Amino acid sequence: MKKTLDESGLLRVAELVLPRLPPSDLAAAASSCKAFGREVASISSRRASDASRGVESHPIPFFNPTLDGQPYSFFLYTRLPVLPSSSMPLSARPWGGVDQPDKSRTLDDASSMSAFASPIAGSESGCGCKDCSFGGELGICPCLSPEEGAFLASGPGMELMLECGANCSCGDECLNRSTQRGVSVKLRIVKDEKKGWGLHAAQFIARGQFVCEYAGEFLTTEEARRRQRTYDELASAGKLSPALLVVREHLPSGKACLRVNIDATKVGNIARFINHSCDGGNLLTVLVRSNGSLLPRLCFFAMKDILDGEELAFSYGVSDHRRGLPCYCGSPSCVGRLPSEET
Ligand SMILES: C[S@@+](CC[C@H](N)C(=O)[O-])C[C@H]1O[C@@H](n2cnc3c(N)ncnc32)[C@H](O)[C@@H]1O
Repeated sequence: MKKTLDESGLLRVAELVLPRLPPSDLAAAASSCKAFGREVASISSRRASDASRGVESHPIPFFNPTLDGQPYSFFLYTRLPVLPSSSMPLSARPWGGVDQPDKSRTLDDASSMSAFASPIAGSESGCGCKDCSFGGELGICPCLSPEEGAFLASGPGMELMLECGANCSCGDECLNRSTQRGVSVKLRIVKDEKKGWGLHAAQFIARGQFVCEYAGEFLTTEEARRRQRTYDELASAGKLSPALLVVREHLPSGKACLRVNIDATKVGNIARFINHSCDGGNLLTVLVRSNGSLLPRLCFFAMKDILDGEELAFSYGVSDHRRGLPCYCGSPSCVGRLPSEET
């Protein structure tokens, strides 16, 4: 017997399917019937209200959508770095549906972080603290270095910090895990006519405070070079805002020893919206190593006091005034071009 869907059945199917669609497919669905149009409008408004899909401690909304009619930017959210093999197709993750936010809209942190969080076999380092919440015998967490908050210099433009990790017996509340609890400051994503989306403070952020991690796909250099070539072509045609970041951890001698490639273009967190400033901006980039994990993570700390409403920025690298896309950072030291990564 042939069955047909009544309107409520059709809407139920739409509620399940539409949150999985990218903006272009949503727009097509919206124009097909009025009921879908209303559902698509609700999904868009929920997506615009929180880029983090409810997984960070505060919602991180998009502002100024009227500039080009796009109320939000579409990407897959991950709180932590992931390996490319664990990235699911964007369409497989619902975003903006009616149900309560949950982690099914993001990558599974636990499985995606194995290379970053697993104890290294045979390594004996790691603290033996059982409870850091009361701050050890002297009232100071024994895991923190005597120069609390000080970063260990690691070469030009890059700082290094050591945190407790998988080899330690302390828990999430440990004071020496400040970058491992996600974004704790209030932020918003604001559209600029020339630079596109940018990340702004939505509260005062004190100098030295942890702001966010740069989460995305952790790539081999070969894969990073392959993607960079494609991104460069799309970016120069104005079709993409790439967010592939390359950082180098230096030996004290100044020679590069480790190249870290993090691509937040399709899978990332809100750090993918941080724009470049030729004067270095207001964020300090720090490579954080957790005790017992193989790979470092890239984290941002406030380089100075940051006021509510101020745009967050850092230097993507060294600019060359002869190449790269136009830079609109507006700083007095602006070179006029964005740094372009030499692959
Ligand atoms: C990591 S993304 C930053 C977020 C991006 N604005 C967006 O809309 O998604 C890097 C891209 O942002 C743009 N961008 C960043 N800083 C800029 C600047 N100072 N001037 C012009 N464009 C900038 C460039 O398109 C660059 O490739």
